[in-house]
Amino acid sequence: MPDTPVVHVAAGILIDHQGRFLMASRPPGKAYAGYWEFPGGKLEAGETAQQALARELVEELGVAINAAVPWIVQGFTYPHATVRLHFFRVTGWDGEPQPHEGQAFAWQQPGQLTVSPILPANGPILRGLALPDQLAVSAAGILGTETWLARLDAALAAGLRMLILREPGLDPMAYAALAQAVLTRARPYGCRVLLHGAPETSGALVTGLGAHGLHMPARVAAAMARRPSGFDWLGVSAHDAAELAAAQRIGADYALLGHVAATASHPDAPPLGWHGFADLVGAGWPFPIYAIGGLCSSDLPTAQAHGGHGVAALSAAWR
Ligand SMILES: Nc1nc2c([nH]c(=O)n2[C@H]2C[C@H](O)[C@@H](COP(=O)(O)OP(=O)(O)OP(=O)(O)O)O2)c(=O)[nH]1
Repeated sequence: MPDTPVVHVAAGILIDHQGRFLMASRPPGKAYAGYWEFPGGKLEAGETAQQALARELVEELGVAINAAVPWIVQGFTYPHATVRLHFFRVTGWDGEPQPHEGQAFAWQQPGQLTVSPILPANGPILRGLALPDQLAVSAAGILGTETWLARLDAALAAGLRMLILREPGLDPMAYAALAQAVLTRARPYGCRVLLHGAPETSGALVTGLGAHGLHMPARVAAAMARRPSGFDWLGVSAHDAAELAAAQRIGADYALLGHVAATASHPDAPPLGWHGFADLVGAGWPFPIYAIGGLCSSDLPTAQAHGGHGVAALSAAWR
């Protein structure tokens, strides 16, 4: 059977100052008319995805983009076409969006969608939008549990919304007790807590404590054929293209990619640098990718300019 040609599409997620994003209904006459999508359309010959995005947003909404970063790339096969969707997060534009093609508009809050149906390829996109642009990896083993818990309280009060509890130095009993303490602190703030490890060793604890998901080391994901069941959120660490491919194969919701800068936690391996990070991310993955390794919140714009969803911090999260 001949390969179906792939149609490349650029789509823009306009994000306003309240963190809401714009969805539009597909106009009558198009495939999936009435379904909700992100504004955009097919690349024309010779166009880059970013150029197509700029043109489509002028045509469909009458806005001129002035701040957009590449984000998720999602492949999908519809009955009418096989598409490769290049999503951008758009945070700056001139003009007020107008429905030039008779679309309906809806500004939506991440995780609280009020419109339906959504184009079938967009499910992972909406999940990705519900992930914060900064997350932290725990440091109880480095700082001592009491000190770290006090810093966690401060970080939660300052807005931390996602935490990976990675404590390789703790025995299972101590880890479970710490996880319980962390969840009790984090819940009132709506901060997601993902436990760390393999499904066989940490999965029962995730379920038992009602944690929000599991974050797996690269080697664990690499040995899996499919997504382990029972986890709302599933994350994977990755250091290269093969490990990102493993994250894709098992349907991970996000990946951490690093280390980007030199870091005390991995003194032997050379850092990727921002160019190495951008090269790996630029291959296009259907999940958000956080930059990790020697980074802090002030690195966020750089991470996003290089195709990252955000920044994951270890030491810097607890200063
Ligand atoms: N614009 C957009 N298209 C999406 C999204 N999700 C998704 O699966 N698609 C698919 C639907 C279509 O098969 C394809 C986009 O094609 P389109 O028909 O909207 O493109 P276009 O505006 O250039 O259309 P046309 O001029 O050829 O009618 O990508 C999305 O969020 N936004």
